[in-house]
Amino acid sequence: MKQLRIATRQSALALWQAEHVAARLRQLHAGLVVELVPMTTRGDQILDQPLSAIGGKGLFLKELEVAMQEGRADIAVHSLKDVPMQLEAGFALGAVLERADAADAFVSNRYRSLVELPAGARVGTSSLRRQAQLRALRPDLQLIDLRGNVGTRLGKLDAEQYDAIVLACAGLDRLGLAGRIASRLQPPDWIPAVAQGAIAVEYRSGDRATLERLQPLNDADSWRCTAAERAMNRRLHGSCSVPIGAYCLEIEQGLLQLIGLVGDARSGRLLRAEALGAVDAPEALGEQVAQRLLDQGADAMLR
Ligand SMILES: NCc1[nH]cc(CCC(=O)O)c1CC(=O)O
Repeated sequence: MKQLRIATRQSALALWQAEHVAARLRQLHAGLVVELVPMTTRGDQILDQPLSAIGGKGLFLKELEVAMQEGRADIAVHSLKDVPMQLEAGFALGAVLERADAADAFVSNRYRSLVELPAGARVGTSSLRRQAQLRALRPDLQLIDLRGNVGTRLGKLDAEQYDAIVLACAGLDRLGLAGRIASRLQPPDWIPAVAQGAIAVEYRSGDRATLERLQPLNDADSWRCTAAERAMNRRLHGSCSVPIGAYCLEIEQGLLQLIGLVGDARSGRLLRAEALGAVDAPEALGEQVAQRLLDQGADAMLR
């Protein structure tokens, strides 16, 4: 019996994403038995601290990689946003699925957009990137930490601990919660996290049979755009827990545009840079935009 086991976290969003990949694989490969292997990671256990304080890198991956290493799973499905810029030795990305909306969501039960919020309103987010951009646009707001999975965060908003919260549109869309989105915070005015909205599949790098099964899931455009964003972040030594954003788009046939952002969550100072590059060299484009940010003093801002 041909079998493929998918290591996944147990949050509703992670399970949705793993089920989505499982369904695509079953459809592509008749006779392949695809099963989920749900597990808990350190990132799921430590909920009382912002990710930036626990030191970010790979918090949501480790246990899944151990399962692959020990042969309890063949692949792992992740939000690419949570995947470190440098994977652990022995692992690689086999596919990046077609990207969903990369935008952030402004979610509130009372206000329709950021500009409508009254002075001093309480906004929940633990992301330093979101905090920096909120500060830049609305220095008067009270920014309050907010962690936990999507359901937990919405629950805290509904309990009136916050006037509004910011999270990723992709997660809400996937969970059938798009109705909760009051407005979408979009590029170029608002820059999402590197690779936000993209689902990635990780596998053991030597496992050619598995890679062959994954390849039809790959979306070339999403792969290239997220590669450019990740190359920028790698050059800046970033992860998903630092105040860095990026958004890459194929603006015309063969031409990528990458916008990069580095911010300071406390002061709301933002650095922005952008460049155009060929679709066949996304990493070079990422490095070029990183260099432009470094030339403006990004290094000092990130220390
Ligand atoms: N760090 C948590 C995380 N990782 C991926 C998503 C959303 C889905 C995606 O970006 O693909 C979220 C939740 C959020 O930021 O609101």
